[in-house]
Amino acid sequence: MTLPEDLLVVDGLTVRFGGLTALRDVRLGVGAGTVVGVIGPNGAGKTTLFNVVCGFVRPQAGRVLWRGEPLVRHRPERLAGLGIVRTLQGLGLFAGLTVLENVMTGASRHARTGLLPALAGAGRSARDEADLADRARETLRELGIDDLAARLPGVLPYGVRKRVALARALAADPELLLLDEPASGLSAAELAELGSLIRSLKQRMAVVLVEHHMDLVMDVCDRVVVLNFGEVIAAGTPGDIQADPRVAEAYLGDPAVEAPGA
Ligand SMILES: Nc1ncnc2c1ncn2[C@@H]1O[C@H](COP(=O)(O)OP(=O)(O)OP(=O)(O)O)[C@@H](O)[C@H]1O
Repeated sequence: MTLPEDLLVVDGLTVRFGGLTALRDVRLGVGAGTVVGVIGPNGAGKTTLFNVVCGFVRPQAGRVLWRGEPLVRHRPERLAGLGIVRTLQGLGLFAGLTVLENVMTGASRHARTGLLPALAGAGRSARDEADLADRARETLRELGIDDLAARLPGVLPYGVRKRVALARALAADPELLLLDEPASGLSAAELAELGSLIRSLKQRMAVVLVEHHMDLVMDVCDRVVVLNFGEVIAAGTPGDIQADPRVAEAYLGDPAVEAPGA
């Protein structure tokens, strides 16, 4: 379901890879200050949906509207400038940059010169860099990892590196945050912290959460959309989804993945 005031509207998306239909006529809306979960068994089309929103994959049909305007031929590297930021399953941290510098690359959408040119010394503005560092430090503090600012990400445990990747996304101060499996590989304590953090983000941004960890999804999402074989088979509140027999049935074929309400 979509509403006129939705920030992001996915309208009738169809994506085919050769003979395989990865998404078929998918519709959903994301309102400001809401957390929308996108769930479904392996291969359901969740990552493809993110890839279309980000401009990595062009759909065969349908469109994506951002603040009421169609995103046409948009490119992933321009997304942050529009106010949309995505975290990747693979983290994508720069191994040669410190934690602080990695987070500064996220904050750089607010700087007059980009951070990477600035770090390379091209067009550097001392004030820009100081502003970026301040913003990055503030975000690291918010996530409780400011003491790691000078470390290289490679030496840190996986759960902490995930937090650095999240800090980099938050430092961009997006209006829409796309989270791709943020819970994978986290300990129970880290999961609980992630849940509180996502809930607290709603005051400043909308969130779309692709996640297999059902406790987290049901805990933090206002609405949940369920994909199966590229089609939306259910959408509603976490309670609606947990009680929907079509959803339980979809997960029966995928015992590797935790089912909602299991
Ligand atoms: N670039 C591609 N070329 C061909 N097929 C693809 C491509 N990307 C995805 N697919 C196929 O499209 C379908 C949907 O894949 P997608 O990765 O979007 O699913 P998913 O729901 O994210 O799965 P998972 O939970 O395993 O991450 C799958 O059958 C997948 O093999």
